[in-house]
Amino acid sequence: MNDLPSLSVRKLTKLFSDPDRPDAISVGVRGVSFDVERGEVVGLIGESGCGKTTLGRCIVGLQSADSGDIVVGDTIFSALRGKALRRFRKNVQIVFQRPETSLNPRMSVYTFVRQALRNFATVRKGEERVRIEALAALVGLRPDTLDRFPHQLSGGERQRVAMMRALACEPELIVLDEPTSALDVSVQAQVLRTLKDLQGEVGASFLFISHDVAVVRYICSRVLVMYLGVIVEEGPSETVLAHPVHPYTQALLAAAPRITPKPDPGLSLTGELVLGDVRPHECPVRPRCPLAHDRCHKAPPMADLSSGHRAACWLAHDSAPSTNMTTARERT
Ligand SMILES: Nc1ncnc2c1ncn2[C@@H]1O[C@H](COP(=O)(O)OP(=O)(O)OP(=O)(O)O)[C@@H](O)[C@H]1O
Repeated sequence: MNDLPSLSVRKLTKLFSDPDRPDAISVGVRGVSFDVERGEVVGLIGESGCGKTTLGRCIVGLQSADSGDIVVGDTIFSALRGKALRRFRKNVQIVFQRPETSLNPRMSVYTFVRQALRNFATVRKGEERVRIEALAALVGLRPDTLDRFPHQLSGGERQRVAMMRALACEPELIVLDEPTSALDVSVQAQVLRTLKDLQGEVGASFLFISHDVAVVRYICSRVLVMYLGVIVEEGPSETVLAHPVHPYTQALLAAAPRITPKPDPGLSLTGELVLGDVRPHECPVRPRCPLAHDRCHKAPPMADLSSGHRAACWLAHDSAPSTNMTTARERT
């Protein structure tokens, strides 16, 4: 059991069709597979609308997938009922971009977090106060914050409360969906530092959804790059973010804001993220890729490049030591 990944996502698909464009292929998540190992912090990046939130919501069970499996530890989500489903819900928590959507305006911080402890019976009643104070300290909240209500808290404090509640459930995995992007820059840095400190202190794995490459570089040891519902590149953060192989990742990084100007402006994609222009069996990036070639009409398999670095691009295959013959949408 302990050697199993915290999370395995297997061929997960969740599609939304556009009623205005019935002939276009649907948007959402298309056959995504990946693992998050125990204690690992994995980033999920990609342009707005590429399916990051849909994937996160399917993983925590807020959205039902059309097909595929979510496996947490040794438990397959699609097969759960009753007590097992309850255990799953305890084990997989989510922190949203806007914490006010999950806090209860009528509950003090203390009552709100205590509710999570009681829901999942993680500690005995007599130990609740000690546990809640310890959780407050863990996320960097002063003890007096526990008696306040959400409207009496700053945005950063609210986000820390949301993290506190997630941690109170002692989860296996926490999905953090753009947890700092609604905060002021200075508060963002403080909350990110707390998140980084938490990594060594709690056993949970994190799936960190973001469109901010700098944040992912700081927080995550591994990164998944998503485009139009498909993972197009994945690997250790320092490798993927310093030496991206897929033209989409290169363009995404070239477009990321930087403090110092780049000597080389890098690759850029043409047009906008539009699914209607993509045929189901071709490379999803082809219509916008400046390096597109005839062979891109067939979706490229993932190429294994080096220790966990993989890219779904024919160009990557030209330089890859070996070829994995499954496509990005079909990996198991
Ligand atoms: N409930 C829904 N009904 C119809 N379409 C949806 C629904 N939820 C998401 N979509 C569509 O699915 C696609 C992926 O959306 P999603 O929110 O997952 O992307 P995202 O990468 O998280 O974007 P952002 O960074 O802007 O949050 C988008 O085109 C979106 O419009």
